[in-house]
Amino acid sequence: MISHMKQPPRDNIYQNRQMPSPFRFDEKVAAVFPDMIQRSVPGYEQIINGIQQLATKHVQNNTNCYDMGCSLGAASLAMSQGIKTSGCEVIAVDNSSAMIERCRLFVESYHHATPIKAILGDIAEITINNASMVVLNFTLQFIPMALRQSIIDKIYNGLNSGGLLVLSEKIKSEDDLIDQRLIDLHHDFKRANGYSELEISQKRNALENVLIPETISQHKSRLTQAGFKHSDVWHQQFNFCSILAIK
Ligand SMILES: Nc1ncnc2c1ncn2[C@@H]1O[C@H](C[S@+](CC[C@H]([NH3+])C(=O)[O-])CC(=O)[O-])[C@@H](O)[C@H]1O
Ligand SMILES: O=C(O)C(=O)Cc1ccccc1
Repeated sequence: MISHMKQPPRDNIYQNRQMPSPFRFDEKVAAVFPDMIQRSVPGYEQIINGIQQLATKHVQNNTNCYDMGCSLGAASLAMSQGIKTSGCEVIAVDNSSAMIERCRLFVESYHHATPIKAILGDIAEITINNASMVVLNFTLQFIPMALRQSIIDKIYNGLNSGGLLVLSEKIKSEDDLIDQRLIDLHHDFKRANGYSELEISQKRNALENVLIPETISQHKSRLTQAGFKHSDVWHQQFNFCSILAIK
């Protein structure tokens, strides 16, 4: 669906040498986001397709679905298009006004049956209730470490029994040598998608201390701590993975 967009504007944010500054989800990033995420995150499209499939199979009548850190709403749209039951609502939350404004336009430009409500807000503050599906698609990695457990706890408490959490993250390997190899493979992926060495290194610096990856076992421990009895990886490519947890 993202790939159906006619000529999404190209991400050339880091093409020219610039003063180092931390990565932010501002208007410049929002304007090129479909191209940026597609060319930067291995497996992004497969994960979005998996979210749609899971919504088709598991979203129950008259329940809520949440897309936390929705950016332009690709996962919201995938859930809405996947849902075959009635009386549901998809709640899409992001704390970047540039993203949320574009999210409203983006989702309304595609056919979808289940309504999507786009909210400007912090995922640490929103209420989750009567949920049959919650998606954190590459968002937890941007949340301060000290807040991560309480967000997962809140999701667990807001899910109905049998409800799903899809948690996608850039990850760190337990093994330093393997970690280095996964990072190399990711950089090869970016190079193959047209990013230059300068773009790769400037973005890497901008993401330092902004995107903080954890290991799969750290994520699984946090899920267990929240109460999830079931969780495992359902998708991984290089250092990008997606975990499915079931209440
Ligand atoms: N505290 C916060 N509260 C709300 N939103 C936040 C917060 N912190 C960061 N964000 C938002 O989380 C999103 C992360 S991008 C998600 C992609 C999307 N899920 C996708 O399926 O296309 C991932 C990436 O770019 O790697 C951004 O839009 C931030 O503004
Ligand atoms: O581009 C990268 O190196 C990433 O790790 C993924 C990413 C994608 C979009 C915004 C921020 C990080």
